[in-house]
Amino acid sequence: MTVIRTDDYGRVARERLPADVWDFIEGGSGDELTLAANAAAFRRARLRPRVMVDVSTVDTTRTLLGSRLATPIGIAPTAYHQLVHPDGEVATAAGADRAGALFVVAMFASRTLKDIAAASAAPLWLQLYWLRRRDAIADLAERAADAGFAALVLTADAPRLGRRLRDVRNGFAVDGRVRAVNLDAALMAASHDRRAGASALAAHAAQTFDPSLTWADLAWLRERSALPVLIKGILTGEDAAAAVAHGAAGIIVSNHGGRQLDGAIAALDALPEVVDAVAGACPVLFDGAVRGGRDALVALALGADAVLVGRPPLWALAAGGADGVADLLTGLTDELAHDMALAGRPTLADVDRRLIWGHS
Ligand SMILES: Cc1cc2nc3c(=O)[nH]c(=O)nc-3n(C[C@H](O)[C@H](O)[C@H](O)COP(=O)(O)O)c2cc1C
Ligand SMILES: O=C(O)C(=O)c1ccccc1
Repeated sequence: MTVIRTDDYGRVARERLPADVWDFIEGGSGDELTLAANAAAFRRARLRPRVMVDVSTVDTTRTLLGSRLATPIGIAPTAYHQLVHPDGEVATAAGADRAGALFVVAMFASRTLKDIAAASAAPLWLQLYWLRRRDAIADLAERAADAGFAALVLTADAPRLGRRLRDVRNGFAVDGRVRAVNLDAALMAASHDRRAGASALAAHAAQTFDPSLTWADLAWLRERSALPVLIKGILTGEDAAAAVAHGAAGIIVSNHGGRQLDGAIAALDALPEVVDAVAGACPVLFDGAVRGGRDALVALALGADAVLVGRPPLWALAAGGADGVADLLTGLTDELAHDMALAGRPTLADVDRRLIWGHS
């Protein structure tokens, strides 16, 4: 199979991975309505290209929270990269580094923050879930700062895990050899216990995630870490305004790749109202069904400062390790630059709502 676009990595990965791991990655919650809506929203978007613009050079560089990136396309946090490649997040980081891309490392990463940081000179951020064990969060935030991570991302859309029926049917549990090594063993005990007709991840999350998280807790985290804190999982203007009011350093518009509330609106449909509510007060990032340069262009035009891809880096990691991840990200960035040229938008500053038909 010749890999020429993002979905090709998915086909290779599907052939290589155990069926239950593939289902864990691909699956959404419930009837997968939101998973489908994320992709459908991009398929509906139509562009208004401008002509007679000098596009002999196209610039995709972007500065985010003070860090300069070669591309506005980064990697969303996803747990347990060793499920798909023995080098796990270290290879992902090396791939992101080669592409000059942001990598948001998951709290449930399977390699240590130190080893991941050693593999990349590009910016790394650390994603956190709100755990009942508050000391584990504070400890991890401190180790992230020590390892040179540039920001924290608090995932706000997971007071409990969505009901992912594929995982329930498969009785899915993460292989015991793949561990969330940045969390202590007591916290992770029982997280690998396989039970027919149940998702071990959902059972573990029910025990360890703290569903009482509110805006007041953001202050607690901000007091304990000097790192900027972004909030991931925002889908409304109301919550975007609240995030800004409570000192969030950024917002990630996301429905968790259709894995949390099934029936939630497509992430792309939520983007304009969030951008309007934020009104430039902080960066707005986006994730959900970005699969090509055109998708990135559409989200950037609707006001995202950067976009993240979740499943594609896992496919690319499974298919080709660090090289696969680097090729995925440079390929997506090349597609973005190509479409910027054809749309008559040579810089990201030229990419605005007027590019999207019906939004101008
Ligand atoms: C296998 C998998 C694991 C994920 N793990 C996490 C996680 O640990 N923390 C988190 O905030 N989001 C997690 N997500 C959600 C992603 O960060 C992101 O929101 C989503 O995948 C973006 O959609 P996309 O896959 O369509 O690009 C995960 C998603 C997948 C597919
Ligand atoms: O967040 C997720 O989507 C996810 O699958 C997960 C589940 C448990 C722990 C970490 C991530």
